[in-house]
Amino acid sequence: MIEIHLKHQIFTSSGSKMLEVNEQLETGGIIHVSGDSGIGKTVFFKIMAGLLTPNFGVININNETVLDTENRIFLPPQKRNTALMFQNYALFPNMTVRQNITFAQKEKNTEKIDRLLEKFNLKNFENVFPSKLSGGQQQRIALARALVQDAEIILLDEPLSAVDPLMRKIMMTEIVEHQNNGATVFMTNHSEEELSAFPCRKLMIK
Ligand SMILES: Nc1ncnc2c1ncn2[C@@H]1O[C@H](COP(=O)(O)OP(=O)(O)OP(=O)(O)O)[C@@H](O)[C@H]1O
Repeated sequence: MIEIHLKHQIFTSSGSKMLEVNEQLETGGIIHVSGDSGIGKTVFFKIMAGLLTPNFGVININNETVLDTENRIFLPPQKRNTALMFQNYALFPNMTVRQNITFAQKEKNTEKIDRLLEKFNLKNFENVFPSKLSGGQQQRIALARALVQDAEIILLDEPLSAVDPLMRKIMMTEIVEHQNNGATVFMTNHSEEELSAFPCRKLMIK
């Protein structure tokens, strides 16, 4: 079970608003995080990953409290079993494609990296630096880097937005495979229709 209670004041160009999330979710499966542009979906992901401390928050994952602001519990990102794929990819510019992916793996498993490089059509670029690659190729590296960690919570911020329909399918299949293996995937995706083909639950941010 995943329990989330958050309140965080966000500041936008048109003023401030309170981001509020109160959810109790069964673990496993895909959760489609939706809401208007600028509503705070990325902020929500950063709080879940431990990169941002909210004004108030309790996050409990399978009976482990990773955040409880009132009781001063703040598990840092590296101690949470959570992987985050950033909307802007945030790849390490001084590392090759393979190094970017390898870096994220706590227990090194070359086979798994090779499999993802193959699947996402990155094998020919494994020794290239990200700046030499297109947006779509960079997005594939960022997804591979998030999935290779085998985290129990996987947070994907627009993971498919820059790739062609065939690659979207391949990437979505890989995401589904990870939830089949027990992970809980929170993802944003502008196309509702695309996700409707999969058994997704919804988390609406208002
Ligand atoms: N640490 C922070 N504290 C408070 N407000 C923040 C913080 N970081 C970002 N914001 C503000 O939160 C607002 C929501 O941004 P966010 O990127 O989370 O929206 P979003 O729902 O992901 O939008 P989009 O769908 O366009 O990507 C932005 O106006 C941003 O300025």
